[in-house]
Amino acid sequence: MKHDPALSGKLIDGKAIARRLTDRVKAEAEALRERTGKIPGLAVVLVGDDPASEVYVKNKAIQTHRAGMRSFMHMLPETTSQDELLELIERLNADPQIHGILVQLPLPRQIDPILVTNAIAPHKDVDGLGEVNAGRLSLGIDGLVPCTPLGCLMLLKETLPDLRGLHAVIIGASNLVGKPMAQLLLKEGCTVSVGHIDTRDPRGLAREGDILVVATGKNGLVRGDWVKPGATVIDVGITRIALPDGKTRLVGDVAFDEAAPVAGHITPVPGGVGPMTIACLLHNTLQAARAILDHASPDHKAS
Ligand SMILES: Nc1nc(=O)c2c([nH]1)NC[C@@H]1CN(c3ccc(C(=O)N[C@@H](CCC(=O)O)C(=O)O)cc3)C=[N+]21
Repeated sequence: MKHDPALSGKLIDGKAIARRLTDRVKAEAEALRERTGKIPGLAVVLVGDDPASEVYVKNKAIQTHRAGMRSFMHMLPETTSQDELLELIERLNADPQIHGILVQLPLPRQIDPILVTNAIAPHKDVDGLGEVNAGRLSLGIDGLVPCTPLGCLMLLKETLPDLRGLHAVIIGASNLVGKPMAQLLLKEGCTVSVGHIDTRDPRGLAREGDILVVATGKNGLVRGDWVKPGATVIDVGITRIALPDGKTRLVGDVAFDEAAPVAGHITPVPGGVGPMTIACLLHNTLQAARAILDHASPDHKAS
């Protein structure tokens, strides 16, 4: 159905939009290198093996190099202790070759994710999940913005001429996506509603959305009758499912075949939000590197 010509004008091509952003980041990283002689460096830390994280890691390494940046991978065993992880983060905070640090979530149960995200130096927190950057976002102050909601916002801006006054409904209230997405859309002038696991009538709420952003991790949750006719639908979900023939396929939180005919515009999975998340990570790494290298404040000089 994704290749149905009737849908071609509706599909939001995250892959193409991500490629354009990555090309811009690459050009700006080159300019930064000419000014300072330094190459932006991103450290990625993966503890244990989560299937969604593996897709991310694979694509991220490729794209980081495409953008002319350095990538430093740290793959730690499932049994890593919290202290060992905190020690690694301290080393990365102090390493002048590294401008961005990302610790993949979820973490094994012996590790407190809040403690870990807050251990990352705020100016290297390219995931924007620490208290400082989350606080800045909620106060409307410039900072590092979480990659997935930032990517969703860019897709919405490419699709809609003006977000002001639109009702944006977000299904999912996570710290990683739903909450920062709400902050970003508020800043754009949307009327924002956030539905979550205890919401009484999520379908009724979703149907109100001129914009519908879905980030629940429950594949196929949003059916065709959850979508307001003409709405712009952003599907953040990404679940790998096994097919009868033994192959696997990535699917979103939205039942695409039902929702696409109703929606005005819709993101596919794969090829929608996923590639934008990676492009925004590179964008954030460039922002972090610039802040450190171009206008090194006393706060940044240690690195
Ligand atoms: N601290 C943290 N921040 C994250 O943003 C984060 C995380 N942890 N943990 C894991 C999830 C997962 N995630 C993905 C990002 C891109 C693709 C992606 O590139 N998707 C392609 C996949 C294409 C394919 O390989 O088939 C697509 O949708 O087109 C997938 C998954 C970020 N996450």
